[in-house]
Amino acid sequence: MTATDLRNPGIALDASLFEHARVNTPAAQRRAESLKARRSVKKQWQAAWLVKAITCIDLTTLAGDDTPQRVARLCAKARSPLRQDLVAGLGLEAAPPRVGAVCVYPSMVPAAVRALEGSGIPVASVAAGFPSGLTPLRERLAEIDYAVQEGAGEIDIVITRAHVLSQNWQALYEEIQAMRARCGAAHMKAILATGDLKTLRNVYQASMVAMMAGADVIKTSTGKEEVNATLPVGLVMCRAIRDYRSATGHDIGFKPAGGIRTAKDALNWLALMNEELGRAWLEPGMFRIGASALLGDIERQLEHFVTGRYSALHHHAMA
Ligand SMILES: O=C[C@H](O)COP(=O)(O)O
Repeated sequence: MTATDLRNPGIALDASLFEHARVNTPAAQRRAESLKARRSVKKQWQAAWLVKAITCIDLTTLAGDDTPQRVARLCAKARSPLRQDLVAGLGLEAAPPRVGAVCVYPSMVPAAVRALEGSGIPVASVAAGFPSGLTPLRERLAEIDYAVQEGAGEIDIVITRAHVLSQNWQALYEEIQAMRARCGAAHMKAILATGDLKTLRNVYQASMVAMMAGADVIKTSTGKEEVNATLPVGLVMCRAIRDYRSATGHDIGFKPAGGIRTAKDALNWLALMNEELGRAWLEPGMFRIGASALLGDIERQLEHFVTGRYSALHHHAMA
């Protein structure tokens, strides 16, 4: 996201906008399957879509053994996500692609800010008790303060899943609103951890509450749940974004994350965005893919497009 992007001011909690919502789960699954079954774009069109996908990646490292050195290497990759020969082969020297953001744990924000200085690439920090959200609210808010003070331009918060499972929308709304206030000028992405929410109806309702509370982006998963980003969940969240837009006039971003590893996955997500929300959601201001390993496969496919040869994945190391 850039400083010029519109922010979501949120609205008062209005349960009438979501409490009667029904989700037809088999229909959502069929729609998601139809995206996967479709013949994907080929040749130069596929290469163009994959370059677009690169610009929407939140290049992520969220591992227990992260170090400032690993984060610095990842940031170098974020600045130059494609090898120079591939950039030249694709004719992109005038405007080489860069990723949407680098996403790290709060204690890695200073290293990422240093490594990305002058690049214009924002640092995104997970916060608020990532991944479970089960530390006391005071500590979760303090974590947001820390990440913002250290220079994170985007904050990926996690919600209390129990508020959704007990349908306590007031508590969920107040928690997210408090987090949004602590983000200040930083964009806030609300991670719903959809794999923990049991039903697509819960996913829809939690999406609506998060947007009402001021989330600039709704995000599927932490990458640590048993089930992470799936297309049926993405479809339901896109429909919620559409409904919120028609109720309020505000456009909210979307970020699938967790388990997105192949170029084909990225193409499916881009197709979903294009068909459900339109061209504006094919830009990094409105759409991100949270992924630690996706870029390697995209680079490999683009290498095949440029040279006619596939290389092993380990030739495209991330950090
Ligand atoms: O927010 C991003 C996710 O944690 C990345 O998950 P991944 O490692 O499965 O790509």
